[in-house]
Amino acid sequence: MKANVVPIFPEPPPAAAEAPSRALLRLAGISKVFANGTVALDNVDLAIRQGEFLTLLGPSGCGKSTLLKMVAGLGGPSTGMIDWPQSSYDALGEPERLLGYVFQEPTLLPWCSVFDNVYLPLKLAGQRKEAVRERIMAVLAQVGLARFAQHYPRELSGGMKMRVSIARALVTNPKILLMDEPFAALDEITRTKLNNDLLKLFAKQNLTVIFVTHSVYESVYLSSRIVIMSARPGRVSSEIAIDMPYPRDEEFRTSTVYNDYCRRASEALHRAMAESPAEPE
Ligand SMILES: Nc1ncnc2c1ncn2[C@@H]1O[C@H](COP(=O)(O)OP(=O)(O)OP(=O)(O)O)[C@@H](O)[C@H]1O
Repeated sequence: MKANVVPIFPEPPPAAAEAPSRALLRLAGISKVFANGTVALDNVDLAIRQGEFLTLLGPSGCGKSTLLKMVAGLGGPSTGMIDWPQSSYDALGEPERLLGYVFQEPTLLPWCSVFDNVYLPLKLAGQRKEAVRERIMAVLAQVGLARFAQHYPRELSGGMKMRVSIARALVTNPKILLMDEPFAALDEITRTKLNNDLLKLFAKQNLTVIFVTHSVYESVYLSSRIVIMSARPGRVSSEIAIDMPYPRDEEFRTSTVYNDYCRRASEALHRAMAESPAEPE
């Protein structure tokens, strides 16, 4: 085996409900000051437990993307500590993160088929295509795109492209799936459908998700916990646990309890916005 070959990723255990509540990731006293003096994050404490669907909700500029990038190792904190209690560390002190990242744009390679786009992270990890063909087809089936494996991105709708992006993030069986406003650019019908399908994957694959959104409704529907942030500087303003079981469906979406949670989240967001000075012109 080549020294830099990443081993075949193990299958995740079934049944999200059985996942133990152990912290996968801890952020302690995290601050981030950019070179131009912008304080993007100020003294943020956050722990993410296995099996959680955690959503960061907050006004523009409260540091949601900065936080997500930091978790992904794209830029370190100015002060504070990021700890991966369940991961091994390499000789340079870098944790084994095992993350999947889904951005607002699907960021697919236009000259590659759906199959090859999903193969990309495995290819970069040194896997031969033939060895992972079944795995790629399985993950495409999970997002409902098995029939489209040989199609090219230009032949897909916006929702289908986002499904490819999710498949590409899931194909490595990440410990944490990071999703930065993945459905913001989609129409409401497609967004609702993808919300439902994401929840099915979440339950079936025992995922742990950190999700960023501006939508109160989306955050309540999806999350087991919402962290509401305020801006300038970015801080945790409050938290709401959505203490409702999965699977969730239209019955939950149209229930009084969902409406009550939406009202609470909306009020918490308004408080966070009141704490945030206006954005500079
Ligand atoms: N590379 C950078 N250099 C300087 N300032 C930055 C940089 N990246 C982000 N910022 C600033 O840090 C703050 C937080 O930005 P960030 O993009 O994390 O916020 P956000 O909550 O994700 O915003 P949005 O919801 O609009 O995407 C903002 O004031 C932003 O202008």
